[in-house]
Amino acid sequence: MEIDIKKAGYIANQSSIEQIEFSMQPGTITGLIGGNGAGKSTTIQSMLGVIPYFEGTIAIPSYGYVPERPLLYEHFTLREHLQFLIDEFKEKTLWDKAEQLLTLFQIDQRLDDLPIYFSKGMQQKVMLVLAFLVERPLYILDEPFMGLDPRAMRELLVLIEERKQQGAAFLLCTHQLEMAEMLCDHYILLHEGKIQAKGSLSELQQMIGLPISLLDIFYEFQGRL
Ligand SMILES: Nc1ncnc2c1ncn2[C@@H]1O[C@H](COP(=O)(O)OP(=O)(O)OP(=O)(O)O)[C@@H](O)[C@H]1O
Repeated sequence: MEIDIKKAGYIANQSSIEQIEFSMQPGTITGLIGGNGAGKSTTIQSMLGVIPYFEGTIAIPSYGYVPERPLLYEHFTLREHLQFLIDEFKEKTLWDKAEQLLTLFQIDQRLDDLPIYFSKGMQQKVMLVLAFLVERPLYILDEPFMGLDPRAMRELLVLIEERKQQGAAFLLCTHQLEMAEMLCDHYILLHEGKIQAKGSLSELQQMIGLPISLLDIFYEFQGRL
């Protein structure tokens, strides 16, 4: 899974990000880290193929995606959201899988309600159920913990670990650096649309010359600017 973004942006010929190159391996979690406006979402949008201006190559398999903000159909119930996805795959077992995930995230009693009227955390749970319904080689998670209660957070961590053990790769974009440090095998640190540093925690610590946390590494890099 190779990402090689030469230039990408929202306006023709104006790049928000440049020279973002990294690869992801099966069974590993890559953390995409950076301050507001650093280019994390633009990187993800480039990978999804929806950025208006793009130069480079993206080689990724089919993926599950949790967007930064829940994307829901206004007039679709939770059941209809799931049915829409299940119809695409024509796998009978997917409804059983959906029931398991709905129960896991405690939204199994809301199948006939409209998710646009759900609470923020419940909408996030809907996005997670949709993203994890089909087993994929890659999951792209943009701020997946946003709004989740502690129980749902724990269930999501277990789910990520299970899929990782089965060989899935993850790209995890988050500002929760303690969580990222607990989960990720590698990190891409972005600043002003470019890669500032990349590597494992110990590689980043070696760059700084101190055995410090990911949060402190982030501050160190910010301080050097
Ligand atoms: N829809 C858009 N139209 C034009 N420019 C945009 C748009 N979205 C983002 N940008 C610009 O692209 C740059 C990178 O933004 P991006 O959303 O990728 O940052 P981010 O790292 O995801 O930030 P955050 O942590 O705040 O979500 C910023 O300069 C921003 O102003």
